[in-house]
Amino acid sequence: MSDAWQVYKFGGSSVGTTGRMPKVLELIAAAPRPLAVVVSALGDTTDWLILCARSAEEGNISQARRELTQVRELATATARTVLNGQGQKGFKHDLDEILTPVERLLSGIELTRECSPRTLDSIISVGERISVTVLARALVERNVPAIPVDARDFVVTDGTHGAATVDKAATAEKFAAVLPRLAGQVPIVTGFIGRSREGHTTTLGRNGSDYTATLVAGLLKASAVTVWTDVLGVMTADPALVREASPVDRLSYDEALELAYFGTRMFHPRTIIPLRECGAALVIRSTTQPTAPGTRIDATGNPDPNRPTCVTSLERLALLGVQSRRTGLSKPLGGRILAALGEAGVRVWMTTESTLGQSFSVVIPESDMPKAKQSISEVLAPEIQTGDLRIEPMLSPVTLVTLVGENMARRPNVAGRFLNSIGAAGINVRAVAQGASARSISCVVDADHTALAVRTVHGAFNLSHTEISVLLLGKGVVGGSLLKQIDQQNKALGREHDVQVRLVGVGSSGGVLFDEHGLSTDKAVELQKSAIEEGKAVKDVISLLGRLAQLPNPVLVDCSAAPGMEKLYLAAFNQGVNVVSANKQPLALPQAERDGLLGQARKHFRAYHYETTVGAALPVIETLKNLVRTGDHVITIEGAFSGTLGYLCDQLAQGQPLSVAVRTARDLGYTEPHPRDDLSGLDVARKAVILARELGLRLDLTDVELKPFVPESYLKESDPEKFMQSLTALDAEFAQRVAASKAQGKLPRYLARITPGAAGAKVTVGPVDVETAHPASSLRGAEAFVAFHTERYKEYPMVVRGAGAGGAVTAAGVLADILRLAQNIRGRG
Ligand SMILES: NC(=O)C1=CN([C@@H]2O[C@H](COP(=O)(O)OP(=O)(O)OC[C@H]3O[C@@H](n4cnc5c(N)ncnc54)[C@H](OP(=O)(O)O)[C@@H]3O)[C@@H](O)[C@H]2O)C=CC1
Ligand SMILES: N[C@@H](CC=O)C(=O)O
Repeated sequence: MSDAWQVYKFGGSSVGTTGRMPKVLELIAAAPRPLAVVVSALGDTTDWLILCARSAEEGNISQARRELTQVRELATATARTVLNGQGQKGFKHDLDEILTPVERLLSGIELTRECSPRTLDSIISVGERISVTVLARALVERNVPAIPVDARDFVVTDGTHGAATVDKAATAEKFAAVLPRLAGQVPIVTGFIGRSREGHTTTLGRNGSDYTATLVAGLLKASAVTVWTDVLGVMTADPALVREASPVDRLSYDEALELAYFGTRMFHPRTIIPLRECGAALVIRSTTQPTAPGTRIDATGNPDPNRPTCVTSLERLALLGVQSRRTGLSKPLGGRILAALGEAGVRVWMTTESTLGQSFSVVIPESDMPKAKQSISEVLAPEIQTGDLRIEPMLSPVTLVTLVGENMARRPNVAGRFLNSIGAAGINVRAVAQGASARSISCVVDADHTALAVRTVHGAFNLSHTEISVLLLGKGVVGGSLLKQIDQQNKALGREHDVQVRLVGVGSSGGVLFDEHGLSTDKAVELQKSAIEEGKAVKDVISLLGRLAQLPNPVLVDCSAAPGMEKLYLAAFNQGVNVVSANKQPLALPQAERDGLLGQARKHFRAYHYETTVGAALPVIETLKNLVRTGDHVITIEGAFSGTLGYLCDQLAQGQPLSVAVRTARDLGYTEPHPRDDLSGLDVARKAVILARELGLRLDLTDVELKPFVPESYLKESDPEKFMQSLTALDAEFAQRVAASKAQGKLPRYLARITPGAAGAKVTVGPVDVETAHPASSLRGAEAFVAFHTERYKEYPMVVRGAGAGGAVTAAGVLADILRLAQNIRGRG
């Protein structure tokens, strides 16, 4: 066992709740030795002491006494839980000794109606003295050799009351005199307080007890300071914003400093700096879960070079910018602005300057906006009057979002990914800064986007899974299979790809059940049904888009065959929502409308993925896009694009009556909701138009030369059931047709052909009897095939072939489209 000192520090939350004190005693008793303990005041004692001083100052002495009674009562209640009768008596005596002078001070304040900073320090210092007294007594009762130590006996400070600065040399000298009486004991030291050279009690300001702990660690050459608190450690993000935030196991001193600057309230920079100097580690652990490892801050930090540590957010800020209208300013802007703000006492959280110094922005607390504007206007008055400089309208409230990581400078594209992920979430970045340390990168976003920005960055850097928030429309053959696949795959997606698909809404023609907290994929369908029955489903899907847009990586997934969905998609793109769709109709709209839709997606940087609209999950569209992008020249695209019609041809060839085959195809989930859309050839025509347009051809559905699979007269029936029944009248005719084809050594197929030409595209869709040598003759079941004849694939066309319809395959294609969103955000699969 090492003989290096350990320092434990217990904050107000650890010692303030009466039930927690026994845990503190246990931790101290079990701690390695030699050990020094630094404690804060019990619970809210310091706040109550400040209040009672203020009440006395206002002349309300009875209120002041009531507040002081709260202090006494908490101390007495705490003593009751950890001291025996004798101990409680002794403690009452100590407490009287500590609080009687306070009562006198309060009377004095009431008389003079003035509480000087020096008097206030004397009053609030009693909080730590009380906690040290009760803790030391309780430890001695448990045979732990503890000794109360008043830090005023060795912590020497200047006379800045409320935020005193420690004189390290004088402190070390005094401590040397105190040290011998600590031998073999566990010193229980008051945090937060010291004494000025003139002998007055002082306090060390925010996080003062942590500072005392690091000071004591330095004086004792301790190997570590453990701060016991009520959280599990430094979290990867504020858990109130990111549910999946988790404790960071290791941080370097420099990362911790960066976090302290950028918003963590867990430690102050001046706590870290002395530790970095003396090499002691800072460990943050939870008194409620003492076996959890917490966060260790030391010189090494996280040995994994690929892992940033945390995303922080500082809220209630304002962005103030000054713009020069002239080139070559005689006096640089930045220095003057910062000096003016410094003089006005305005804290500056971030600055950015344009490359040539023509504009300068600062991020300041929102509450300081008037002060900041006034001071800057004064210092820049001459140039503002001549019109050379202009103060831009201030932007508030804004939030400073910062990603911190020790190894950022050594990794490429951290800034790119940081900004890209925020941009991909549709968030406007107002300003960006990356410091010379390259240990952090910050950006300013509108306050409304705080949670979304923090969650997005958190996910994009693998600090948690990237969440994709899905609103699914359609829970039929494809939508239903999709829900099952999400349910089955989500665990593996999280484990192996750091991605989670979160279902936040399910809809059908009856309306949408929406819950931003997430719906369970196996219960969603039932819940949505009940919501419709109870009149709770939302009919107007557009009204939900704003809520969806606030969630991480929002995507509207259209697994319906409903017409008019383009309006919804446009609204989605406008509001920052991505679209994944198996619905062909919006892509087969008249050319200008279809182009408008894609243009809107591009304009808003939203994704619109629709791979499953041709050939279900077969990689048809992406393959064609790649041919086009790489400059190949397409001569013809030919194929059997319909799984249903492929299936019917195959079944007819095997002797099945048409009407039976159609019903089976529908039961197998191959057909459109109304099989008429397949048998009319419309579905194939839509697919042909979708592909032709990917080639850059301009055409509409009306340009397609279409011969339906069944006679026109059968296609008027709008009821799917009646339509299928009507087909029995065609059974004999189709059986004859097939027999005739076979007699010629051919097989019936339903094919499409797209041929670009100088005079425009020729697109034909219709039944064809194919020779056995034709690639379509070997198709079985719901197989589809698409052959690309191109300049590069002239001799042997590129062929994509496989199941072209069905719930499971199509849903898999839709899920793959959804997951592409995550790949784009994370820059990996
Ligand atoms: N099946 C397949 O093999 C393939 C299908 N597709 C396409 O996928 C889409 C879905 O097909 P599929 O699952 O077979 O069809 P289904 O008929 O099985 O399901 C359609 C679903 O959409 C819902 N719906 C209808 N209107 C709306 C609306 N206005 N808003 C929200 N939901 C609505 C229906 O609800 P309700 O029951 O209330 O009407 C139903 O849940 C179609 O566009 C199809 O072209 C693409 C490739 C392959
Ligand atoms: N009904 C369609 C489904 C896929 O797009 C087909 O049969 O091909």
